[in-house]
Order: sequence, then C-alpha cells, then structure tokens
Amino acid sequence: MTTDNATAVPAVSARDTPPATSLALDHLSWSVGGAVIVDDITMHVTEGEFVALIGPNGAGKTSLFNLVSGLTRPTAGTVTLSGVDITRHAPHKRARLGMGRTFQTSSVFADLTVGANVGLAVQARTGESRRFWKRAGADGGPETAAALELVRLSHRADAMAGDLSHGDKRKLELALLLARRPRLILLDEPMAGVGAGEIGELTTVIRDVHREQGCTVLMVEHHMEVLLDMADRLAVMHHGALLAFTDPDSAMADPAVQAAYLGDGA
Ligand SMILES: Nc1ncnc2c1ncn2[C@@H]1O[C@H](COP(=O)(O)OP(=O)(O)OP(=O)(O)O)[C@@H](O)[C@H]1O
Repeated sequence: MTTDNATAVPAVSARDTPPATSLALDHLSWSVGGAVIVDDITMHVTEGEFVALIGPNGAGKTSLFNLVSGLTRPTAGTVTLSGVDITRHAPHKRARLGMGRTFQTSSVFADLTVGANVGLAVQARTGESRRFWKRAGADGGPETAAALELVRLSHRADAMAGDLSHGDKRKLELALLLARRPRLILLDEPMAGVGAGEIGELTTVIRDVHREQGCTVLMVEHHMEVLLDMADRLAVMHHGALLAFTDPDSAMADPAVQAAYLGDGA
C-alpha cells in the first residue's frame, strides 16, 4: 500500500496481511556426538497463538529454535509450516515462507539511524530500486513509520542505532522483523540484557505486535512474570524433552514441571 501521507498508513495492519501461519513439530530430535539434545518433540502451534518456550538452562530451547528456523537439521522428525514440510528448507527459504527470528545477540546496524535500519529491511523485502529508495526518503517511507510506531520508537527514528538502550535495541529488532512481514515470529530471549525499568514497555510492545499483526509467536524467555501474563500456552522443556504443553496455569501447577523446571532454580 502506498500513499503520500506517511503517518496515516497502517502499513503493517492485520487487515491487509494473510492469515497467521501454524507450526507443527512432529517427533523432532537432534543429537550431537551421541548426546540427545532435542528428544522426540511433538508440538502443534495454532494460527495466531502465542507460545512461550521455557525450561532450565541447557534444556534445549535454543537448539529447538535452531531446528525450527533451519540453522540446524534434525536427526529425526519434521517441521511443518502452514501444512508445508520445511524440514529440509534453508533459513532464507523459511523466511520467504513467513518465518522471522530474533537472536539473543543484537543484529542492528549500529552506525545507521533507527529509521535507516528499518528502511533497509523494508527495501530488502520489497526489492525496490534505488530510485524508489531515493523517492521514499532516507527513512524508507510509510511502512518504516508504521513499524516504528508499532514498536514505540518513532521518536528515535533519527537516532543512531548504536546509541539506543538495550530495550530500545530490542524494539528496533522487532521493527526489523515486522518490515519482513513475518507470519511466525521466533523471539529468542527478547528481555536478555534489558534493564528492569524497560521490561514493562518491551512486554507491551511484544504484546501489541502480536495483537496488531495477528501473527503466531514462539518466544524463549526466562522472565516468568512476563510469560504468564502473555502466553496462550507454555511449552516446558527439560533435558531436551517436552514436559508440558498447556495453558500457563496448568503448566505451572504440573508437578513434573515444578520438580524439573522450578527445582532447577531457573
Ligand atoms: N552444537 C552443539 N554441540 C554439542 N552440544 C550442544 C550443541 N549445542 C547445544 N549443545 C548442548 O545442548 C544442551 C542444550 O543447549 P541449548 O542452548 O539448546 O539450551 P537452552 O535451553 O537454550 O539453554 P539456555 O537457557 O542456557 O540458553 C546444552 O547442554 C548444550 O551444551
């Protein structure tokens, strides 16, 4: 959608995006050197659902994320995205099918402005020519503005990305994801390194992104207070296996979860 009035366009509104994707993991396993890191996980995430993946340190959460996003190949099992078997797809091919991922480490261009970072991501998706880029302006145009507004960073559009606080960097990473219009978002510890004072707003932003976009979210996070309030279901991993996959109250009341997860003091 294009217009001359940048601020009036909800360029990433739920209305003009396709339905959220669904993710099915079936008997997914990954072993390295004889050690089973991900152990026969079957988990079906429905369209538009918000699932939090939790578990003690070393439970296998990042390894599972790597299997879902295609950074590693499973030893056994399948990954299905909206009914398409993507088990053998490379990460870029999964991205083209609507999968977006953030990492524990920041991936923004520190020497570019916030607006330019998002503008480049928009440009990368649309494949617009340099001519369009000039016409759209250094900030990338209305879609950039809409993404920055959604993550509450409009007021920092002209700041250098490297000067942002940890919390604002995480918001920028979300805006970069939005620019690619993903239907499934994988968030790997978005609160990592974020100060206590910024966690509340970042939580609100993630919730807004999920609601506004109607996308499916799978998030690894250690801050339980954030997750219990946000997630439709908790997927609890321990020693590579899935201990529970249910609503937050039921998961936290599960004795096996309490023994394995809380017992490890995570
Ligand atoms: N490439 C690898 N080779 C060998 N072992 C690995 C490899 N990647 C992960 N592991 C091991 O697999 C286990 C699970 O690691 P993983 O990082 O997936 O856990 P996690 O739940 O994400 O932990 P954390 O909460 O600390 O990030 C750990 O014991 C780790 O040492």
